[in-house]
Amino acid sequence: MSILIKNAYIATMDKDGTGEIQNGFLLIENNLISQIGDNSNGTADKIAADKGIDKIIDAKGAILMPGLSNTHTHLGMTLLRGYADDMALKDWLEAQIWPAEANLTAEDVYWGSLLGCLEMIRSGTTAFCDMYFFMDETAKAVEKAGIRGCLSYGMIEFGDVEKGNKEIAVNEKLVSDWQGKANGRITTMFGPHAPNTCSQAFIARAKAAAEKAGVGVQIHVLETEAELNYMKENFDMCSVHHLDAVDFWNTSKVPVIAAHCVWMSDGDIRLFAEKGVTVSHNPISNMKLASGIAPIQKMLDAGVSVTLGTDGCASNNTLNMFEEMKTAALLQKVGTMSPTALPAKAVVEMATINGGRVIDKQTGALKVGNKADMILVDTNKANAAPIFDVYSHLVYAAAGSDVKTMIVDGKILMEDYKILVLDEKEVIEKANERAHSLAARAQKC
Ligand SMILES: CSC[C@H]1O[C@@H](n2cnc3c(O)ncnc32)[C@H](O)[C@@H]1O
Ligand SMILES: [Zn+2]
Repeated sequence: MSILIKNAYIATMDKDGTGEIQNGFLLIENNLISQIGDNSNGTADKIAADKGIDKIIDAKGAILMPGLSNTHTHLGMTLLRGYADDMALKDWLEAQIWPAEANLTAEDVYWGSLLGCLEMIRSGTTAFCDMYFFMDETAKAVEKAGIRGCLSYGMIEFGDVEKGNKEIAVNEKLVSDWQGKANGRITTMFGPHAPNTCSQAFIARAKAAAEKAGVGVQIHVLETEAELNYMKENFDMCSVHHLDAVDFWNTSKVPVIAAHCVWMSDGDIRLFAEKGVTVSHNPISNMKLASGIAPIQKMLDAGVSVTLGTDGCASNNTLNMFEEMKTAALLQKVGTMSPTALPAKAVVEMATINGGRVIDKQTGALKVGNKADMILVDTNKANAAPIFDVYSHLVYAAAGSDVKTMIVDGKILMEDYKILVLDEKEVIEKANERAHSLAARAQKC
């Protein structure tokens, strides 16, 4: 299958190569980008005349860019959108979310995950990194929806060795069943939940299991001041140093993603930069749960690779990365009281190249040899006139609903706003049904 996109304004996000192309073309052959360049001399039409192209997309009036990568989600939790709002993390988890999750079934997670995939396709996210329960169901949803997912089983052991053994076995099975499936769109990681819900020994075991399997690991870390205080009281050090003592942050063998990182000290930031840890910044969830403001500009200045995530739908309450980009930029400015903090282009890099490469090294930028994961953002819209700077537009003015076309792994998932891979009505109906049934089982209503 070959797809030729022509007449697009291309934001390649390729840090080492081409930046933006005013009137560009891009050729996809099978699942890879095979050519990209300037189209002002009609190169695209010459290619079309020379080669038998299966599909030509005229992208006049649209921005062609890499798909967005959401590096921290709990996709099955999409069913719990709006289930419990306006609470602090500990109370929210213990009084509302965990009791509801105790009633989750595989079918709930399947439809919740499909709903999440649908929302991500509609708002420009081509890849995500997940941690949750019943992950076979999320994998099936990803397989069906056509997007890219890096899946981990969320493990909580609270120091119980027996429970820990079972948790590791479940995550190992996920890795052996799904790693590389769906033509490599599905990859896996290990997901120890957090330093205050898992023992140091268990987290070290999870890391060793990840290294043995050759897959990455992701964890929540320093999300709240309560976590920082708990770690100091119990271990006399913060979560970052507590895990450094077992070499958890060593990324020489596999990638490590740390979600949230709100309460990081300057020393923690230096350590993450030295070790090559990838941070997933979740500004909306951090604001909604009043967890705090992560020192993102400091992390970038120190050379940390920072990416963007939404967190689950119960603490956001969407999976919309355009909202996340705008919030990230605004929050850093108000947090540092500096309007130059986190400029627009840096935010788009976080959501594309930085996030993409931790999920799959061949994604995140539009360049020859990379996998064909990309979106077209419609600029024939009132909120898109005028555009002086493409990154300013994408971060401050564009909306998720401006995404008109999505291609993942060389396959068109949405074209001109029409979803081609899922029955949208069915997914919404089933997810609503499962959500209300779950709430009834959890005696919410
Ligand atoms: C063990 S699977 C994931 C687990 O994490 C819970 N969760 C959702 N959002 C957050 C968050 O912001 N911080 C910590 N834990 C979170 C989710 O409900 C699952 O129980
Ligand atoms: Zn989370």
